[in-house]
Amino acid sequence: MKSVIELKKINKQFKEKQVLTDISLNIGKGECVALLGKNGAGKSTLLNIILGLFYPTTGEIAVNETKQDIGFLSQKTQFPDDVTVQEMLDFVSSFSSNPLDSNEIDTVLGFEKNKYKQLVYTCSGGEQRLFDMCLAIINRPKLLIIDEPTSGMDTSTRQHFWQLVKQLKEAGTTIFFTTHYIEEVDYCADRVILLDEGVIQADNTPYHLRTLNKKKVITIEKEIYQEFEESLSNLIIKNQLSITTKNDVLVIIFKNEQTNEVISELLQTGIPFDNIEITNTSLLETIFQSGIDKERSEVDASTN
Ligand SMILES: Nc1ncnc2c1ncn2[C@@H]1O[C@H](COP(=O)(O)OP(=O)(O)OP(=O)(O)O)[C@@H](O)[C@H]1O
Repeated sequence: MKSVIELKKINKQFKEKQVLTDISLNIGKGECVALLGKNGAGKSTLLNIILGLFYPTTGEIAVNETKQDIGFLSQKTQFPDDVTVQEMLDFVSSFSSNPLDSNEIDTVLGFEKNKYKQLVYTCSGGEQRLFDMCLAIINRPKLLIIDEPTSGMDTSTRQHFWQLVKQLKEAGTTIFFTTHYIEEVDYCADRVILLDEGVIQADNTPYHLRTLNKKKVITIEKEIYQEFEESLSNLIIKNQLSITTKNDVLVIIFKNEQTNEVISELLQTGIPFDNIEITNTSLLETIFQSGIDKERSEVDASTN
């Protein structure tokens, strides 16, 4: 497969801070690759380096598409406050030799006719995000780089958005994206790259990543736990299980290999199984959880 992006031993420092360390990766033509990592892992920095917006401190980059064939949706959507939707579309289209036509734009945006006369900044956050995506693909890019594309979109806009990405993928577009939503990886990524503190920790299919670091999570209401505290404490200490409390529930986490032993001992405590929940977790879920927590704290901050 011909490589569209080739990175060799990319390092990036901001002053003394090492943000990316020895990043080497290839993205092939037509691949759809998700880049995941906790806040501050270096995802946007890596995208900016690929786009030529930041220089790496050391390392080699090759992007085998011309600038005209690259589309980019940045993490933050920002528009001037005196431009209408139509004016912005006309302006951005004027840089392309074969821009999307008005029917194609209608399909991407799903806006009513009146919306085109509206000032862009007065559109809702989700509409602006979708509009920003429309501008990113107006030149029919062969390589599309999108950074947390669906933040601020409601569920139906998000579904519409990924349907659009799926169509672009089917048409052969190479796509590299970051996200904090696990279902978005499942929806269209062929490959997932996990970045942790600027280092690639895994680069594999979503299915394979779900098998890494598999754990079981038992959630028990505190009241029930208190009733069976003695036998549950013995079980936890004996098997060296990790335990945390969250609101009104107690969460016990253990390795997948311990499942049979822990469950059979749990049965012996006499705890009613209809009062507890047992779920699976993996490295992929752990990474996503940090993203979800970030989004929650942003929502909390904006509503306080
Ligand atoms: N221009 C800059 N100058 C100095 N430090 C920077 C700059 N850009 C990014 N950083 C730092 O680099 C680190 C990685 O930031 P980056 O934005 O790449 O992370 P991220 O993985 O995209 O995070 P998030 O998921 O929160 O968007 C952070 O510690 C950030 O503060």
